[in-house]
Parts: sequence; C-alpha cells; structure tokens
Amino acid sequence: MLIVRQIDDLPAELRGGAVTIGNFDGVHRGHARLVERLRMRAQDVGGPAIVFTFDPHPVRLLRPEQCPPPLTWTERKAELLARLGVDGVVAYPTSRALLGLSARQFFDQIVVEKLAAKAMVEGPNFYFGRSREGNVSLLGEFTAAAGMTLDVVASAEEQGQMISSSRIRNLIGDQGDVAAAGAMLTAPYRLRGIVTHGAGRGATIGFPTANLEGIDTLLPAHGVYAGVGWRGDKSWPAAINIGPNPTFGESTAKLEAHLIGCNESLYGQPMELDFLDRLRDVRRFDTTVELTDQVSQDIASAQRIAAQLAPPPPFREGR
Ligand SMILES: Cc1cc2nc3c(=O)[nH]c(=O)nc-3n(C[C@H](O)[C@H](O)[C@H](O)COP(=O)(O)O)c2cc1C
Ligand SMILES: Nc1ncnc2c1ncn2[C@@H]1O[C@H](COP(=O)(O)OP(=O)(O)OP(=O)(O)O)[C@@H](O)[C@H]1O
Repeated sequence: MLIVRQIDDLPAELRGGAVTIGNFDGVHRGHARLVERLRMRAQDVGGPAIVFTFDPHPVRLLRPEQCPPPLTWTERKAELLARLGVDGVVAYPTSRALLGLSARQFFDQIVVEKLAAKAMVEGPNFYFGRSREGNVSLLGEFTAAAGMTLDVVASAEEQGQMISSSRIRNLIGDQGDVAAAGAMLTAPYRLRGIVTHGAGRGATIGFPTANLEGIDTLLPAHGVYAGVGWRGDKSWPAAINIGPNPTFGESTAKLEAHLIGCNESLYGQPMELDFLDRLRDVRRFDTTVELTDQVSQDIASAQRIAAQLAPPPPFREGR
C-alpha cells in the first residue's frame, strides 16, 4: 500500500485505476462498503484501488473554529484503508487553491489529468468542488462524458440512521459511547500520545498509570474506559481514566491508563490506546481505599472486555 502526499508526479502504479474521493475520517463501515465496490471496479479496469483524501479536513481551513478534532491521524487512516484492500492513498495537502476549484475544474484537473481515473465510486452524500457545488448526479454526467463508470453505493446504516464520521465523533466526544462508535467503525477507536509523568501517586496506591499528552485526535468524553494499550506490536489490556482526580482535589483533566501486567518503563515513549467500552463516570471517593477498591473492579472489567474484544494486531506495511 502506498501513501502519497502530492499528485504532480504520481507513480504510474497509482494512475489509471478506480478512485473514490472524500475525508474518510475514522474509516467507518460506510467507507468499507465503498472500498469493497472500489476494489471490484479496480479489478474490472485492471488498475489500482485509490482513495483520494484531504489532509487536513477542508473545514480546518475554511472554518477552523467549527472544526472538531479528527478521529484519525493520516497514517492511521491509511493503515485502516490498507486493511480493507486499498492499493494507494493520496493524502492531498488541502489548500485554498484546491478548495477554490469549481466542480468541473476539480474533475478535469484532479480526477482526469492527475489520477487518470477509469472508474469512480462514491456514496449518495458526496459533494465536490467549490462550496460543495457538485453532487453525484453532476459527477454522473462528468464521468459518462469522460468514458468512465460511476458507482453510487447505498448508504450503510446503523439503527436506521446513516453512518457518518460526524455521528461517530458526537458519540465519542459528547457521550463517550466508544462501544456504539466501535460498532460503526472498522476497528476500535484509537488515539495516540506520548507518555509523561503524573503526580507519581498511582504506583504508591497500587496502580501505576501512564499519563498521555500530545493527543492529536478526538478525546473521548470524561469517564473510565476499558481498552488496550499498544507500544509497537506489544499490547496490554488497559483501564483508562479521562478527567480530573477529584478524590485528590485535582481539577485539571488528564488522560491516564493503567496497562494491566505491564512493568516496562514507558516514559517519553509513544503509545496508542484502543477504546472498547465506557465503564462509569469519574467521581470523588471519600477515601483512597474506596478509590483503589473501585479501580480494582475497573481493572477486572477492562481485562474481561479486552479479552472478549481482542483487536487485530497493528498493520505493518508489506504484510
Ligand atoms: C481506571 C482508573 C479509574 C480512576 N477513577 C478515578 C475516579 O473515579 N476518581 C478519581 O478521583 N480518580 C480516579 N482515577 C485517577 C487516580 O486518582 C489517579 O490515577 C491517581 O491519583 C494517580 O495519579 P498520577 O498518575 O498523577 O500519579 C482513576 C484512575 C484509573 C487508572
Ligand atoms: N454510511 C455511508 N454509506 C456509504 N457511503 C458513505 C457513507 N458515509 C460516507 N460515505 C461516502 O464515503 C465517501 C467519503 O465520505 P466522507 O468521509 O467525506 O463522509 P462522512 O463519513 O459522511 O463524513 P462527515 O460526517 O464528516 O461528512 C463519500 O463518497 C461518501 O458519500
């Protein structure tokens, strides 16, 4: 799987294939349905299956104050798309020039000239070109005139409602419902950060925690979660706390994870965390003993949930 960040000298193996365009944030089941069709069409035309995506999300440039943190960083998105069988991801650096192209210009300059696409696949809610002026019906006219095929796949739904990245962002960020989000994603919700020092209290009360900073994607709502911590290929079940430490009078929110059975020094290391389920609200306990009793139960729950929902191993290129 190839990931490229420009299209001026696109490698020949990424030209002349089937193309889908969009943000693909999170890589949800709707995206997976689309990629399934994309692979079929790529096979029909004897070319690669290509996802053209924008980095960053166009809204970050157009209305930064309204832009929520993304669900995935670019390499993670590419890794999830590769697992679905995509041959190449174009993570195009979003610019005002690109967003200013009309639908016609975008199609001619990007789809025809640069990607030399022979087939396109999109969902029904696809828009393209300046101010989202082009829809799938216009794209149908453009592709037909250019001798390409266009497949518009039916929406993937969950509980009668269309799956979308925005819906998943709301579930995770507002409600902390990572289980419902996970049911719509193609892999459990994952974030990454760097392990830093906390107050150093955790180890003294029986559960050391890795405090994570530098998180560049959406933070789930405050709460205690069951998950899995990853360092490279190694993983541990994790009990995760997002929020303040009211038992100790600390009101600053942080993210900390107790990695069950891990006795490695993690400080300064990058770490990834999968979120599987939300266990409870963060609350104040009257005594440290009551807190540690509750955290012991959280750890047991996290271990059980992680064992049931073991995620696939991390993707490595060339696998
Ligand atoms: C699974 C888990 C659940 C936690 N739940 C709470 C909680 O409900 N209330 C609270 O005050 N602190 C909670 N904590 C945070 C502890 O207070 C914190 O880990 C401890 O004070 C150590 O902090 P330190 O890493 O800064 O040393 C929780 C921590 C973990 C790992
Ligand atoms: N539930 C779905 N079923 C089928 N196709 C979908 C679904 N959701 C999005 N698509 C299609 O996937 C492509 C990429 O969509 P994109 O990621 O930009 O949209 P989205 O998931 O609706 O995100 P957002 O909520 O941020 O608008 C588009 O062709 C879109 O129509």
